[in-house]
Amino acid sequence: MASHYVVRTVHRAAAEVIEALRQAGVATVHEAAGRVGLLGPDVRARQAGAAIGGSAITVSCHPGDNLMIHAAVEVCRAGDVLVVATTSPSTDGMFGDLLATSLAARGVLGLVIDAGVRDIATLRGMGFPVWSRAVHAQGTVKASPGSVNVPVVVAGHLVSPGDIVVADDDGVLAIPAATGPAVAAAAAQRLAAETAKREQLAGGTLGVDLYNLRPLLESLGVRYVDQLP
Ligand SMILES: O=C([O-])CC(=O)C(=O)O
Ligand SMILES: [Mg+2]
Repeated sequence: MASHYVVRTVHRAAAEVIEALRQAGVATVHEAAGRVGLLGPDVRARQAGAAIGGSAITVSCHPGDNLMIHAAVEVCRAGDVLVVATTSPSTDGMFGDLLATSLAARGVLGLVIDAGVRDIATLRGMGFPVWSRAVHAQGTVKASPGSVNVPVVVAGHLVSPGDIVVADDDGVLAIPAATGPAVAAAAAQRLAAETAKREQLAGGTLGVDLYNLRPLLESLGVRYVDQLP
């Protein structure tokens, strides 16, 4: 029989590093990290305007079975993000407002799930943000073993317990906790550079001039004409 575990100890990143990455946002952190860490676009925000950063508590569930989500709640702490995968593809609604209420009571910031959620109106109303592959009312059972705090693959990306998870309207990103300080420093540099660029673009400077793209366009054979020849 396969081994299943609920691992209690998770090495989390420093709160100030996580907060800096949350404020920078998914797109900036993705760039600052070297274009790594993104989950695929099929796991997407189910509300507008939520932006969270936290430590991953990972869950591996049998499809159509949310037993291990219930088991995971106990090992969550304030500032965590629950990250759920299934061992084969599933869009069943394995998470809803009752589980969200339980997680919120422990200070969990949100859910990232490579499966379905339901009770979405209530989830939005209570302000518990979710990023999911589907919204589907399909009910699930509590019958099969799985694991908590083992590495899982979510929307094509490997997420390990304690990874820094940043999620907003652009999607979800997870990077190893140890890389957090360096990525936060690179993100701060990027944000400063973008502030300067934003001012120039607002003043009417064109991107082709700001980024010196005219020589590139010419070298690529792009010709400016008044009418098609
Ligand atoms: O109970 C379930 O199976 C999932 C759900 O709808 C909830 O958490 O509210
Ligand atoms: Mg429900």
